[in-house]
Amino acid sequence: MQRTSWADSVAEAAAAETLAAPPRRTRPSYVPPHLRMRNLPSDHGNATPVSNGASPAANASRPRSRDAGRFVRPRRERGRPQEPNPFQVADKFSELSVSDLDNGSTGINFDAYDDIPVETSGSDVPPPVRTFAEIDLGDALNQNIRRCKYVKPTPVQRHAIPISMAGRDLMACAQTGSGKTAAFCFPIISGVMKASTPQRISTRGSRLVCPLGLILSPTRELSCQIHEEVKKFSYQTGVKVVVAYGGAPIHQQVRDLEKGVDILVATPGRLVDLVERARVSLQMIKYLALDEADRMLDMGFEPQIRKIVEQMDMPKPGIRQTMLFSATFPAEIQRLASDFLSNYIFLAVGRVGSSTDLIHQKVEFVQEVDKRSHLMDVLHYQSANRNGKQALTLVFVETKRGADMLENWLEKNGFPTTVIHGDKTQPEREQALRSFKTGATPIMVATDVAARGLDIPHVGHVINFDLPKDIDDYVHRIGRTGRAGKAGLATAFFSEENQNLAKALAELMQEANQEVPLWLSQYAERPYSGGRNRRFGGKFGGRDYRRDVPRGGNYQYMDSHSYSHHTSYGGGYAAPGFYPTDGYESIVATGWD
Ligand SMILES: Nc1ncnc2c1ncn2[C@@H]1O[C@H](COP(=O)(O)OP(=O)(O)OP(=O)(O)O)[C@@H](O)[C@H]1O
Repeated sequence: MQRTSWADSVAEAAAAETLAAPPRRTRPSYVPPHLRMRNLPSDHGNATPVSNGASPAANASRPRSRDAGRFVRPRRERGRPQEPNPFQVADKFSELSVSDLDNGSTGINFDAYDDIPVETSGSDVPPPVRTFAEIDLGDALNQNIRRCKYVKPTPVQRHAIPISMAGRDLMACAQTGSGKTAAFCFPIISGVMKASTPQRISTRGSRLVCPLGLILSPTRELSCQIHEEVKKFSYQTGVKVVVAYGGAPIHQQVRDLEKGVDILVATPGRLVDLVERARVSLQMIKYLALDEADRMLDMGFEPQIRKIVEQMDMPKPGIRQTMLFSATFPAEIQRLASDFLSNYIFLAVGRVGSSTDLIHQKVEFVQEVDKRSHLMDVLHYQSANRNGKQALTLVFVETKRGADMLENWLEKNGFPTTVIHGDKTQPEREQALRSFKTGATPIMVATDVAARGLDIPHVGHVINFDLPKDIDDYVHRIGRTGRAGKAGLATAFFSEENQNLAKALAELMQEANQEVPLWLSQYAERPYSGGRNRRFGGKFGGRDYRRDVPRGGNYQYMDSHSYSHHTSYGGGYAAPGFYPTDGYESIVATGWD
């Protein structure tokens, strides 16, 4: 199989480097991640060596560094400050008590995801697991999973982690807030922990770093968030993770890279810059993950992604392992994405591109001129029903200018508000997010820059002041609430200008068992009401586009598993004292039986 050639080429490169250049005293020798932490105290003060997750036999057969087995602190670690505890850092955002910010739900409830349709397709699909213990992730990673308080894997994790751990390429589609980040991070961290290859190449005096794992995401904030997550998952594993994104000084990022990097989290533009400045080489990349993959391959980003993946020095599909994740995957994007994959498995958890039933969706008809006063009513009503407190509320608008104007207006009317969009400086963007997360300004007005991936605890309400043009953007926007098994509320202001979205919106709401207003159904029946031109319609059956390639086409469809049965679970959610809600019946299924 081709995959061995990656290992071979790496081993050859390492051997060639050793032969060509005698070890220099000044440069510390490479220490693989699993050996780096051996003498460092754990956060409980124990100096217990942490297992790398590989079997003892695998460890015995692996080439060892000169320090291996001597059980001394690797030279490169000498004098370095102790690794900060990312779990303590994370706590600094919890300045407000949960009761102040609670969105009315009862906390993490991943049981809500248990009855969810799952479909996999592709050849020889590895079976799902029920628990993290069934996966060979290694003691250190398992300990971090416990520190994160992840008791059991979410459905996407149950299916995606074994697939990736088996070395397979993957295109995975699962609902917003359902734990996709960990689903691609755990296999990468585990793979890096088991690796023992050098990652630095010296060229003309400058240090070129060669990460093993690369995680690309479309926005700076999302890259930072993923970086924080990877730091938590890889705490005390010896795996080094660095983030690189635009809008921040590149020199600091270069310095961070020079301290060593196993996993690089980056936005595409900054990565291209670093590669062109010969600071980063992609030649050792073994794991490539694209988060929000459909966005990354959409018109805006596709040329940059092609450049990174196809025109730089990254190993080819089949040699590297590629994982694409999103909550939405339009057919034409799947087609494009398949260029980057080799014999991949398609995984759909929940209806592809659908929203989760945990989000109570409301659509209200509001004329453009009335939107501000209607927003005011909604916000007043909301705080009145929460003893004067405002739930964290994210308000999406179409333009940057519109965002600034609405923020000003809300502030003037006594609502502490912040704003985030692409024309703000990076420090302003970071400050806005901080002030929203901590509840200092419980309302944040945003453009689509905040639509995808951001995991902000306690967002109770998403308001689409301006609806987006594309239904997939709507799915991501409302997905900023109703995360991790919690309930949430999404309100959309629909005006005459949104007629093109009517059909897709009505279908989406119906699929998510939401009440579709009669007037919206009537709009949806009009000939110009748009529809799911970018999506696969219908109930669960969002599907692998390879199924639709006619016989004799490029793809041989090998296997497909879908699981479905009828059951019901109560659902629906009303923001505290806000909107009434009923239980509902839904067609759901589990991936177990
Ligand atoms: N197994 C688990 N148990 C408990 N919480 C989890 C688990 N997996 C993930 N989470 C939490 O669920 C939340 C949502 O996860 P994540 O941000 O990965 O969702 P996502 O599917 O990537 O969403 P989006 O599509 O919006 O990017 C996070 O706060 C994460 O810490």
